[in-house]
Amino acid sequence: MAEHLPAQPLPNWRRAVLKVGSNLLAADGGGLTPRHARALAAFIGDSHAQGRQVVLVSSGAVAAGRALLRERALPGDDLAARQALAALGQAPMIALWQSLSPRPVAQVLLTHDDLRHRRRYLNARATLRELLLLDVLPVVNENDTVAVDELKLGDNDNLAAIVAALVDADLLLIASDIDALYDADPRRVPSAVPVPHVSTLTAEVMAMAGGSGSAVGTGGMHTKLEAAVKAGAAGVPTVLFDGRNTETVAALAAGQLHGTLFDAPRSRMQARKYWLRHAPAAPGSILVDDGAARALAGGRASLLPGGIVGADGEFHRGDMVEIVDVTRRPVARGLSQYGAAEVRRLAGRHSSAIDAVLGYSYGAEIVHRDDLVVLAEVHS
Ligand SMILES: Nc1ncnc2c1ncn2[C@@H]1O[C@H](COP(=O)(O)OP(=O)(O)O)[C@@H](O)[C@H]1O
Ligand SMILES: N[C@@H](CCC(=O)OP(=O)(O)O)C(=O)O
Repeated sequence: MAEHLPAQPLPNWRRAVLKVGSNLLAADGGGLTPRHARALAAFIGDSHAQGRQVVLVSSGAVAAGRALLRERALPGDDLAARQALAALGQAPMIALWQSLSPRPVAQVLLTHDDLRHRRRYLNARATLRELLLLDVLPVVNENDTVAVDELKLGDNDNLAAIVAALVDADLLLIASDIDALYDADPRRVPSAVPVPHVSTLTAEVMAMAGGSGSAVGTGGMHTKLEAAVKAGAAGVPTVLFDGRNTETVAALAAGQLHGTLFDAPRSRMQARKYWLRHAPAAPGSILVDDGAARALAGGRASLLPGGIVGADGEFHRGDMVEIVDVTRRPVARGLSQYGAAEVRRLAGRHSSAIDAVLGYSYGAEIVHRDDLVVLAEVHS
C-alpha cells in the first residue's frame, strides 16, 4: 500500500518515541514474532548510529500471555484476566526486543498514577533521561498488572504521547498495521483514501477514525488521533506508518516518511514555555541572591543551591514555584526539584554537599534551566 503514498520528508528529530502496537508483534494472530519487530529494531539501531535517541513504547504483553497459555483454558476477558495475561507476557515481550537489540534493553512500566502525581512524574522523567544517558534502549509499557480499571491509561497510543512529552521528544512515531490515516474507516468504507498530511486535528479529522481492526489491537485509529492531539499540545509532531512494510521502515532512517504526518500546533519550546508560564504555582517561593538573580535573568542558567538564601511558604518537590530576589521582586518561575524544607537546608551550600546535607540527592540543580522561565518571558 505504501507505494500509493508519496514520500515526504520526516520532521528533523534527535529524540523520538516509537510506539509499536500488538498487531505488529503478534502479527500471526498467535504469540510474539520478530517478523516486523526486526526491521523496527534495525531502524532504532540505525537511528542510534546517527546520534539519535529512541524510547520504545511497546504493546504485546497481553497477546503474548494469551498465546503462552495456548491449549489451556483461557481466563475470561475481565480486567483480572487481562492483568494476569500481561504479567505472563511482559517478560517475553522484553526478551523479544532484547534478542533484536545489540544494546541492553531496560523495562519501564508506568501507570496513570505515576504520571499524574508530580513527584512520581519527575522520578519517571529522571529515570528515562538517565537510561538515555546510559545509552540503553528503554522499552515502556503500561503496568497493566497493577493498574485498576478507572485509572488505566488503557492504550499505548496515549501512553506514547505522554512519554513523548515526558522525555522532551521532538517526534512521536506510531508503527501500526495500516499505512496511513484514511478519510474513513477502510474496513467499512472500501473507497476510503489515505490522508498524507494533517495540519490541524479538527473535529472533522477526528470523525474519520474507527476502532481497532483486529482481535489484539485495542485503540484503533481513534486513540492514535488522540495521541497526535496530546503530543501536538506538547509541541511534538506525530507520524503514523505501516510497521509491516520493511521499505517504509527503512525509508524512515533515511528521513523519508510514507504515511501520515500530523503537525504540532506550536513548537516544542513554545509549548513548554507556555506551560511553564501558566502552570499554577504553589504557595511558596525561593529567595535568591543578586548573583543568582543576574545569572537566571541571562536565561541559560539553572538555579543551584549556592545562590539560594532561603525559601518562603510551603511547596513540594515537583511544584511550580516563584523565584524572587532578596527584595521579593520576582525573577523567574520554575519546577523545583526539592521541597521547601529541603531548599532551606540546602541554601548557600555547594551542589556537591547535597548528599551530605540531606542524605540523598535529586540532582545538582534546585530548578533545572529546562524547567524555568525568566521574568521577561513570564510577562511576554
Ligand atoms: N480512518 C481510519 N484510517 C486508518 N485505519 C483505521 C481508521 N479507522 C479505523 N482504523 C483501524 O485501526 C487499525 C489500527 O489500530 P489498532 O488495531 O489498534 O492497531 P495497533 O495495534 O497498531 O494499535 C487499522 O488496522 C484499521 O483497521
Ligand atoms: N499494554 C497492553 C497493550 C495495550 C495497547 O494499547 O495495545 P495496542 O492497541 O496494540 O497498542 C499490552 O502490552 O498488551
